[in-house]
Amino acid sequence: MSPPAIIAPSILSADFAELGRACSETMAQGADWLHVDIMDGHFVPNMTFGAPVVTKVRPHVDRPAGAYGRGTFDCHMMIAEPKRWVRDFKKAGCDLYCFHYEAAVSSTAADTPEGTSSAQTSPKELIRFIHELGMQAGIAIKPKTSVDVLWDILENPVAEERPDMVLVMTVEPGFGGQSFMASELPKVTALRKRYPDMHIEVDGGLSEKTIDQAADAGANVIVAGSAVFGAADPGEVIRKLREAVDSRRGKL
Ligand SMILES: O=C(CO)[C@H](O)[C@H](O)COP(=O)(O)O
Repeated sequence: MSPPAIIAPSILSADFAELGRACSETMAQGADWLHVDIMDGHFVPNMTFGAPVVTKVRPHVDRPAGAYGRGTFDCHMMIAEPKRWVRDFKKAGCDLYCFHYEAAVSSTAADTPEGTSSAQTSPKELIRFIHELGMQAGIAIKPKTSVDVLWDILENPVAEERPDMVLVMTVEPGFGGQSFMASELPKVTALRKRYPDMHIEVDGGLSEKTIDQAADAGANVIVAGSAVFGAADPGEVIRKLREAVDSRRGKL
């Protein structure tokens, strides 16, 4: 059976001037995790914030110990140098460090005269490093990236080098409020077929209108920014998203 629904409101759509309060309110409204979008203006054409802000926001969320517990800080690292920031985000209170496959394998860093820089790392090495620091590891793919790049990483016999979650982007990363790309769902279906127990996250354009398609494909971790933070009753939206996913459990 697929894992239960995890609803992770994206704080990208929250009022940044009131971020701590927005996080604690969202948790009180029924969120499971908080999805924290970190953008560097290089990997994506937008910037948000870094580890110092996460450090300040973290105490506003009551978090019981244990992986994937309520209040997990699910940090979606839309950054060009994912290896560089692992330690800082661990210190800041990140629980799940989800990096982009495309950033990890980017060859630009290796093209420098000095050779390999700290920016370059293999996904397997990066996952191991994240695990060594005591965080869960996620790997994300953009819409233009084939799901086929993940099989080798997921089938690694070395457990420490396997991700705990795959994030399938259902918009081009960079901005909230974009339209859901149903064209990405076959990736979710293929992942769920091979990995019935794995956390599969979808991010971008998720709402009451699009959740059924994502749930049918097998996604269980649902990121929603504008649909939750823009709602008159965010708790009701969270409840409906959860119900859509949990009603498919055992039927996929
Ligand atoms: O990663 C993201 C953008 O890159 C956001 O998490 C995502 O777009 C959520 O916003 P919305 O639910 O409004 O689409």
